[in-house]
Amino acid sequence: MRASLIQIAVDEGESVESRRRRAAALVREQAGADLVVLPELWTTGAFAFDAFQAAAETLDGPTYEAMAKAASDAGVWLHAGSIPECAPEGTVYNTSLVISPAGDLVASYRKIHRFGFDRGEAVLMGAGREPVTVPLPDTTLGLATCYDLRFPELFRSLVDAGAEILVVPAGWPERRRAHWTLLARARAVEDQAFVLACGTAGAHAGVPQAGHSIVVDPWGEVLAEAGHDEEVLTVEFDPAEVAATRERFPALKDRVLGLESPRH
Ligand SMILES: NC(=O)CCC(=O)C(=O)O
Repeated sequence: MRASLIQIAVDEGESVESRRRRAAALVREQAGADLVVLPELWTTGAFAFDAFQAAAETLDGPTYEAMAKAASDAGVWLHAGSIPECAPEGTVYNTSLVISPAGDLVASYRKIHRFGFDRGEAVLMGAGREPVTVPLPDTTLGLATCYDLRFPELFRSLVDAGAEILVVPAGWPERRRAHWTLLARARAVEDQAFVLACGTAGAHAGVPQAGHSIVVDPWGEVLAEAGHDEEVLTVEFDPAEVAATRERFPALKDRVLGLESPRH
């Protein structure tokens, strides 16, 4: 499988429309890849809280339209990152879209763990409730978004549902870059799965972004890592390595579920 992670720059000086056009062009340039991934909230920026409401769109809105056309022109599976989704009842969610090479929306995932504690996304957006996996022709994707990376139980539920490639679009800040790399590797090792984690470059709302999109194999080895600036990170790997790793080192089979409560 050939995957391209588009670490697009999200800077305040550029309009949403301009970035959408650039993202579509970058997706088209990935013709020949099997899977293309964009980051979290790349239309507005993950920390541009003031922009979420105005930029919120429906699942069939302008970002889906532009990305569906780009995916079908390039003939790729596209994880189009996430958008501020305006749901029919008016709640805004941080929602990821997966689009087939025919341009169909095959899955959407509303971010479950909202970042910000008592501000930002945590108060402005609704929380998703449903983990989502996406079957591709030869493997299965498990979807998570940015702050979700800190919650291993979500990833275990994706693995239990058959996920072999954990795709994590993000808008991760530079000041916690060490956590990003560590957590991406931890999720890959403990779940014996590929992790494709695609962040943004640039700076918005006073928050410099980490970049450093990363692809980790089921043994925890880093297959590729981007730098700090806008970049397309391309990597080739064999999804069959997941089954081979789980067979060779069957730690997942040793899980003990339903533990009793700790004794005091
Ligand atoms: N957009 C996010 O979810 C940011 C997460 C983050 O900064 C962190 O977990 O640290």
